[in-house]
Amino acid sequence: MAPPEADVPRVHVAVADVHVRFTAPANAPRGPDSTRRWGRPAVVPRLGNGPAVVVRALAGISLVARAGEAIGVVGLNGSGKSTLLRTIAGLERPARGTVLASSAPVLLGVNAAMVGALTGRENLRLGCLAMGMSPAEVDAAHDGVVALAGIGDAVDRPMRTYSSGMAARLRFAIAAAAQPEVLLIDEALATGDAAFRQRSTDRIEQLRRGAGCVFLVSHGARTIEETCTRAIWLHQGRLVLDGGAAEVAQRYAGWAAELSAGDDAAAAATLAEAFTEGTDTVVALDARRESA
Ligand SMILES: Nc1ncnc2c1ncn2[C@@H]1O[C@H](COP(=O)(O)OP(=O)(O)OP(=O)(O)O)[C@@H](O)[C@H]1O
Repeated sequence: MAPPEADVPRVHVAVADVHVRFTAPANAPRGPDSTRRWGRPAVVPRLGNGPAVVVRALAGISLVARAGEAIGVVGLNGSGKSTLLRTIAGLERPARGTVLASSAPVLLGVNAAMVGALTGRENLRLGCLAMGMSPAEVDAAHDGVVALAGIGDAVDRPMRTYSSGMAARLRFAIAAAAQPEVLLIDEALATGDAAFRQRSTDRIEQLRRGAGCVFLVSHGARTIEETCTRAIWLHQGRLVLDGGAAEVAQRYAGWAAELSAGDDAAAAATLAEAFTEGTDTVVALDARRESA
């Protein structure tokens, strides 16, 4: 029997049959051969006006994310993970389908405006203010952000002097400071050392327990298992599997291992089996009731 409605955690994100397409230049060869390929010299592609292909980055994704969930997103390069996060953040416009969010999602690294010439500390203030925190809230959060980033004296150096890992750590700490209802993290934790990974895992857990909802793109099955309550597996813009973090991460890792071992038949069977289990999510939106 379904639990009474009051017991069901609040919906923070609803994604209903979302399709996102990009237009990219077709890979037309340059030089004498290209005139043959496109028939006449006049149609040789120039300055980006040549033939184009449509990339279906997301092809009918549906899911609901509720308060208290940390959702890992796994998939091969180019499977649509970043596009899904950018679409939830409102940065990509779906060709079809709908995305609803309970409040403005914070996509790590985008919402926090970082300026290379300013110090980490100055960027901390700027980033927090850009996410809508008041100056008093920024003051109150300051020490916690510096401690979470854990970049030592570098916090007073210009950000353009940071390594990519140091910048990623500061961005994560700033984004988490706003205690967003919906936090979207795209691989930022991959660059951290073990101590930072532990601190960031704890921070995500804290946000989740405070009724937030976190999406985490990661290629590390272990990171997903340790950090998330649930995971989704994307392949060529489609949702393969949506379930418990450990199960989805392990099945994805098993499939990836079959692929890298060149066992195409086993990989195809694993993918087909996962698809048949995980493609029946239907999200019916009723925005008036804030539920799906
Ligand atoms: N701005 C764009 N213009 C054209 N194609 C794009 C654009 N952004 C993404 N794509 C294409 O959309 C598909 C999905 O890309 P996306 O970045 O979402 O994949 P991903 O799973 O995040 O990959 P990765 O693990 O490498 O970060 C890819 O085929 C990519 O080439």
